[in-house]
Amino acid sequence: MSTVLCVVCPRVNARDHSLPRNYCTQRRCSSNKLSSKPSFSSGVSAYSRAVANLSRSSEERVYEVVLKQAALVRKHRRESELDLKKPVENDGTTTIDWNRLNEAYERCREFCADYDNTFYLGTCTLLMMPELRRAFWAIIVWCRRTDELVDGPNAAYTTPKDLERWEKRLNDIFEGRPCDVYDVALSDTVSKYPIDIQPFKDMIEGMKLDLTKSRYENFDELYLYCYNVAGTVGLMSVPVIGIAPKSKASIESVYNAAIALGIANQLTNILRDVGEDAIRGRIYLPQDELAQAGLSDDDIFRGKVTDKWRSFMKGQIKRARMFYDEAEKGVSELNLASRWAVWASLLLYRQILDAIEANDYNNFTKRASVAKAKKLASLPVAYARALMGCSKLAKLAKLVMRYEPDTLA
Ligand SMILES: CC(C)=CCC/C(C)=C/CC/C(C)=C/CC/C(C)=C/[C@@H]1[C@@H](COP(=O)(O)OP(=O)(O)O)[C@]1(C)CC/C=C(\C)CC/C=C(\C)CCC=C(C)C
Ligand SMILES: [Mn+2]
Repeated sequence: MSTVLCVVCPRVNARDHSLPRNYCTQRRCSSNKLSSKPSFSSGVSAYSRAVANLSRSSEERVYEVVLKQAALVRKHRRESELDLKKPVENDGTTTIDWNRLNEAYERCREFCADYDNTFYLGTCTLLMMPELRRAFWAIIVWCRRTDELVDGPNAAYTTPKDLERWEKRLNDIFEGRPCDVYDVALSDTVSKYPIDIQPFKDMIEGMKLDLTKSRYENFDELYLYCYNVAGTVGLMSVPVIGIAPKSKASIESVYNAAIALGIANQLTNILRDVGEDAIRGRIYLPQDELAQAGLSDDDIFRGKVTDKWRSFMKGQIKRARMFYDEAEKGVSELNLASRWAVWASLLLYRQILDAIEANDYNNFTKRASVAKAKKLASLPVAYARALMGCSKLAKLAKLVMRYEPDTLA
């Protein structure tokens, strides 16, 4: 059987890549042109829409969101072109309280700085232009607050009703009725950039899953969860970053790559945190793949690294890397000014997979982490990749990253 590689999606034939099944759906052809999609919208009853929803793969459902976001970006581009020709004068009826807005963004920056994990603050603050970094602070804060509802200290008291309220509040943010100072910043951000509300709603949906679901039957289910809690971050980010004016890629392919980066990050999180999650009774790894590998939930709760576990983990890491590879294709299509930050985050996060390997796949009791020196060494590499795309320098940079002083000594 020959390998058919889809340009926007590297998940290929199961036999060639030891994946549970072929995730590339018919709608994506190998020429990077997107074939027409089945329509579930006009003239279809709510019932048949619900049935259709059930029969669609997670990937198809996610792709609908990509199409919606791409349409919004196109509309925004058309409107900006018109604005260029005929600037709209401020008629004096709109008053913006700049002090309040600056204060709101500053509070978002502080929130990010106070938060335990300064990774995203670092990447966005150090490597991005001031206007963009403000937008990212606002988005990061909203994502973190959403995650806190199901993962924070009061998570045990969070009910689906609370998440519904959170969603209502999200609608208010998009309609220009912010509730608190952090919402003010996000409300401003979403009014400036062509960001659709759907990814935010989808993230809330993902957090709902964490309240109700602790097992994933197969990769299709896990894919949807990863899209919800992390792929959505890619959809929120690209409208702020922007696509390079010279890019020839379709908007959809860039958004697919952005989703892939979120999914790769989340798969990495899941593989790193197997032990911690098991303590909380959560197993994100696909049940059918565990069974195929001769493993059960009990093996995970026991937490013993066996050859079966190593071999299972190798497959999982391989798949996560494929998502990083898919994401890489999109980075060079982004506006140059933000590529460094995106490359940095991609390279830094991907190294956690190397750390799991270096721990001999013990992700039960050892937390995989990347040494500070290695993190710092990634920054010039990311810079080179941002400037050079896939050139010889990038290959050299890759070699430098593999350089392990200990093994050479
Ligand atoms: C074309 C192309 C490749 C474009 C790049 C688009 C882009 C910048 C994508 C960003 C992808 C990204 C960084 C996703 C974050 C994924 C993630 C780790 C999500 C976490 C979810 C829940 O996980 P969990 O509970 O298991 O983890 P914790 O232990 O709690 O950490 C999240 C926690 C959701 C919350 C997400 C954030 C706080 C991160 C938000 C980050 C941004 C908006 C900035 C991203 C931008 C750059 C440049 C890195
Ligand atoms: Mn969390």
